Amino acid sequence: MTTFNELGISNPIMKSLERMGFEEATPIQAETIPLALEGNDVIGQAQTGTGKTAAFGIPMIEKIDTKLRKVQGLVVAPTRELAIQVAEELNRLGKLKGVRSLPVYGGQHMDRQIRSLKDGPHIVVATPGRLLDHFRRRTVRTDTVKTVVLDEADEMLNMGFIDDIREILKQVPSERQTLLFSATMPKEIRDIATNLMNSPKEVKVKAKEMTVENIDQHFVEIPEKFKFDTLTNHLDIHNPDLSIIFSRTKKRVDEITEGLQARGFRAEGIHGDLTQGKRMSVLNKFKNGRVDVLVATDVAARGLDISGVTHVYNFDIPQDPESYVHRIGRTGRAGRTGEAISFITPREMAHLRLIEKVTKSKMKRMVPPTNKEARLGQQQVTVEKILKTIERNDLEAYHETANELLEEHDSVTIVAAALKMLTKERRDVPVQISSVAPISVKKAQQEKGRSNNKRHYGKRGQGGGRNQGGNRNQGGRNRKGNFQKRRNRD
Ligand SMILES: Nc1ncnc2c1ncn2[C@@H]1O[C@H](COP(=O)(O)OP(=O)(O)OP(=O)(O)O)[C@@H](O)[C@H]1O
Ligand SMILES: [Mg+2]
Repeated sequence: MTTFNELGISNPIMKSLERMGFEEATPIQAETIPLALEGNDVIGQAQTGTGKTAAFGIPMIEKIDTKLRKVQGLVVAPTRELAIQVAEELNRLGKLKGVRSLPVYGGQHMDRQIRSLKDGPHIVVATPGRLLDHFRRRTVRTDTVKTVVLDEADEMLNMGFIDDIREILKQVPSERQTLLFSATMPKEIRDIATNLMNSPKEVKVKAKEMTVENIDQHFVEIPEKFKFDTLTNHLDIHNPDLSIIFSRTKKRVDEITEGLQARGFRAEGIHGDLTQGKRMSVLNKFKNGRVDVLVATDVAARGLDISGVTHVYNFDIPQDPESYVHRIGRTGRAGRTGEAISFITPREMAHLRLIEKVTKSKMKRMVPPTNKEARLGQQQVTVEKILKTIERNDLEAYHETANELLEEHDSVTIVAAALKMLTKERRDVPVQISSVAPISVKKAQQEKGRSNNKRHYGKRGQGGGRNQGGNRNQGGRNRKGNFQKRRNRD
């Protein structure tokens, strides 16, 4: 156990940490903060939800000279929502020192952004494309930048973003400090990263598995056409607080969302084709519980920290093991527990084994629940509500009416009626989701494992819009697809 005090953190930041309720440093924070404070370049790898934001945020904020109202730190993140979230966390950490961070991303009005930049933020948190736009317009000046952070570094160094990242680093003074963080760092990507840095120190928090231990991982083997009914049965039985359903394509995200709404769930979808305003409003509704089920492409897989997500469903199994790690990592954060349930069609079983091998984790088989189990599951939710009400022990005012009812009907009938009234009505409307081809694993890939398979990455970068949920089997492997991916994502 390491206290923040032992890490040599200054007073104002210590006070902010106290306000935020951080009592001790997480392992990645304990290991990387001192190295970064000494001025080293750092590659930091630790599981999802273990506090990497503060691990790079604290040393970056320590280095800021608040008297200088110029950009001194840049954080680059792969999605707009993540840029906003990271800027919020940095603002909390830097508040008492007076360090201000500004998120800057595509889809936001340029004029308004330029005005905010004129206010002189110390740190700019940006998506790559928009940051380069500001470099070109000279609305973000790079000459005073001392620290550059690549959050979700492996994602951004994938082919789709690498040119932007190289360009960003080229424009920042070479004596800068560069910090790279992610929960996953495949060797090929780490090699690229090392070339962009100055003798980086590598910190990899030791863990048996790439995934977090406190996430219970399950899979359900299920033909494509039964996935949707299985999903709603699951939701009825498990009754998650908040859940995220990941699907492979934008079209399927829309269809699943509509289907869930038709069956009475408070669901909304998020993917790269929505306007920025819509993306933000969906996410905000989900954060404050007005939406319980978020249906998403991989655009929501990386970095998002939403408390109360108890279940992650892979409606479609992801192509990459890394993507699996990040998707399920939206639950089980900061020491909490979570459930991950992946739907696998029979032809995708080999792919499941590959994911297990790479992530060194095991998914337990789960039998698809029947409609009857789902019905009973829903009633169980009501039973729990009733039991809680009994526990509160304040039912005196209802006794007289209850006794009158009992004189006319037997108790089972009365309780059954109450259960019926209080239980969410199952709406068994038929829902059709258009099918996609199963993900196939090339034999060679299975045999070699993923660890030394370079081709995989070459292919990934050229695919059309992975994080938009584009079907990669059909994704255009051309420069246009590549461009499409970048433009959509920043
Ligand atoms: N030392 C700490 N004590 C308590 N909570 C912490 C601490 N550090 C971070 N947290 C909280 O833990 C949560 C997860 O942190 P964060 O989002 O930085 O994780 P991450 O490692 O970046 O995950 P991901 O790989 O998914 O991006 C956040 O809500 C954060 O505020
Ligand atoms: Mg993170």
